Amino acid sequence: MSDTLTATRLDAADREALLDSATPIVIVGHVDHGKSTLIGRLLYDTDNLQDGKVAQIVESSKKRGLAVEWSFLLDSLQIERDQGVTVDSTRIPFRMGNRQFVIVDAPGHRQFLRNMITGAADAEAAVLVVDANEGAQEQTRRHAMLLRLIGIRHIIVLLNKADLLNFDEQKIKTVEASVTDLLAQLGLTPSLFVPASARDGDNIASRSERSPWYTGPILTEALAAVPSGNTRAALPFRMPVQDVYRFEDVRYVAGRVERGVVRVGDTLQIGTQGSTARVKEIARWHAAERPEAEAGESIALVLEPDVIPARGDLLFLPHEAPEKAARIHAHIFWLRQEPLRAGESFRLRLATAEHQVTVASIDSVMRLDDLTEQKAEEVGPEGFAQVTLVAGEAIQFDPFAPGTSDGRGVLVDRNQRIVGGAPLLGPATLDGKHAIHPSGGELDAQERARSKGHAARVVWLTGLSGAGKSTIARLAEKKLFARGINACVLDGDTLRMGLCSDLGFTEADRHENVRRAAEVAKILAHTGQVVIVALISPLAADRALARKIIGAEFDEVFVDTSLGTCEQRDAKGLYQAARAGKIENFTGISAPYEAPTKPDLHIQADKATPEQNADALVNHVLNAIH
Ligand SMILES: Nc1ncnc2c1ncn2[C@@H]1O[C@H](COP(=O)(O)OS(=O)(=O)O)[C@@H](OP(=O)(O)O)[C@H]1O
Ligand SMILES: Nc1ncnc2c1ncn2[C@@H]1O[C@H](COP(=O)(O)OP(=O)(O)O)[C@@H](O)[C@H]1O
Repeated sequence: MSDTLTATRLDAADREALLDSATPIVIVGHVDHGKSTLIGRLLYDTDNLQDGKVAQIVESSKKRGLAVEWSFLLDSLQIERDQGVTVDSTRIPFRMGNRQFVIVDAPGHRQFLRNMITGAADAEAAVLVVDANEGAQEQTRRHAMLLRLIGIRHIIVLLNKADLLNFDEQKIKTVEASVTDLLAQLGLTPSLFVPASARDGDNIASRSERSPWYTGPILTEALAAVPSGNTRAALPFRMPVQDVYRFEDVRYVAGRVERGVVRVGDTLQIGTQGSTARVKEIARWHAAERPEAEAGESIALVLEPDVIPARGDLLFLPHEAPEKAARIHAHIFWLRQEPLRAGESFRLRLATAEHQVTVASIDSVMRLDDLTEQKAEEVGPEGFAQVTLVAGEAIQFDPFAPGTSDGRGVLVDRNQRIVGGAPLLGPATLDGKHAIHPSGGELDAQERARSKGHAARVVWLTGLSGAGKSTIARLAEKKLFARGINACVLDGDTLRMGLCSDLGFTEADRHENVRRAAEVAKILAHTGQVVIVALISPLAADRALARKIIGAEFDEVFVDTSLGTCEQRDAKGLYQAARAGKIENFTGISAPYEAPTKPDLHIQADKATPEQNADALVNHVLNAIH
């Protein structure tokens, strides 16, 4: 088995580590200009297929004087990958000397474009393959646009099939000049032009005798010269939270350091929550302990105090905060067959975060034939445009910068399909002509508070089934109403009759249940109401998500009744059924309940009457809203 294929059989963690240290290279080019041939040739010539059966086929066809169809080689690698041998079908690792590279590739044109805006987003360098005989073609332009869009800094232009021009210096220089012009229109400057024949191996891994006039680096030399330097480590620290989990009573905040360096003892700010915490420990898997971690490393932080960030929260040093904006100017590459129009809403995936965004306006669209920016009502498939995105909440981000993962967003539709790439360029200013203001009308919170005589609030009651959440919520609602306060209750049982009737009690369903309740509570709070949410919401991370969605108006209220008491009450007979194994995942019996460690209000509900408990809640609300 060849090195390449063996490399694909590494276990996931080793493979990740290998890919982490590898320099990603993207190879692009118009169809038939020789991309697959080049990849096959490159793998062979750099001895990355030495023991493989594929290599044997190559050898024997060469011995017999038969031409090797290098692109078949790629197809045979593809077959291996389709059989599910690899974790990721789009990355072909290869080694040159002691340096690791990885070619970012995909089987079809469309997948390729997708990978360009997702998998390849971190590519350091690109090889743009141009048929020297045909010159730049339509896809050459499109791919060059993509290179600009994802900010690849090193572009090596391989003038392939130069043998068809007999490696004639004059003719090759003419093509070179026209490709230079094209790239210049896009603000791209290629680092190098290599006259080559991928099929015959000229100037790929060995210097061609057919182009004595060419003294520049051949392709492998040029690749070896691509800086692998981790320049991201010098930038301000950013770690998007991937996951938060508990292990032996310690909470770990896991993620990949995208930029900068973090050290034990640093004080970090947690996303838009605004809270800060100190780094107590930096944990790693299969790696020696070190008191600091830098860009590219996947780590888990233990924070002090034990705050609970949500997935998607950005961690940073308070004096190096990222941009924060709800209106964002973005470049977009559109993938969906159906054109994009202003007013459409999507989820913007940004590192580990997801935000609901609406395309407020299409500001300009790039015309591919002359590369000029034009006004247009829509963006067609594979089109490029500048747009203004509007989010329901402020998004924290670093504007797009070449060579980093900054600001690289992907738009996904309701079915989680990627419909476009959207590098975020920076906050967009309001100029009055935009169609959509999803931030919820122009009445601000203060105006509403003035007219209602009180501010809005969301009090989020969490506790076991039967703890008394609904009882306390309903009583408090009445009491608040009697005081002229606009209050309403969002109760788990009620929500599950309608809005959440498609959800059960798995962790994922409860997470979704909490998310929906939080989104509804947020809308109601924006109308100025006091919203009392009564939901078991058993997991701390889900409640942290609710806090994140709702923001500063959120209070966590722990309705604390012992499991024994709840089970004794068993008003709905559910505990008995759960004990009898008739209900799965029942909170407190067969599913966890993580009690809040620092609730904003702690009601020891089984130590007082329902009336007294409701009064405690009412007093808390009154303090918060006046
Ligand atoms: N498996 C299981 N676990 C917990 N609860 C269950 C389950 N199956 C049904 N029920 C009934 O559903 C009510 C809880 O719904 P919630 O929406 O509050 O739950 S959660 O926040 O999504 O965990 C809960 O109502 P309350 O007793 O008012 O809390 C139960 O009556
Ligand atoms: N001190 C108390 N506080 C709240 N509820 C109580 C109390 N003592 C008894 N109960 C009863 O316990 C049951 C709690 O049910 P419920 O409010 O539906 O809880 P949850 O919504 O948390 O599942 C109700 O029948 C309620 O009358």
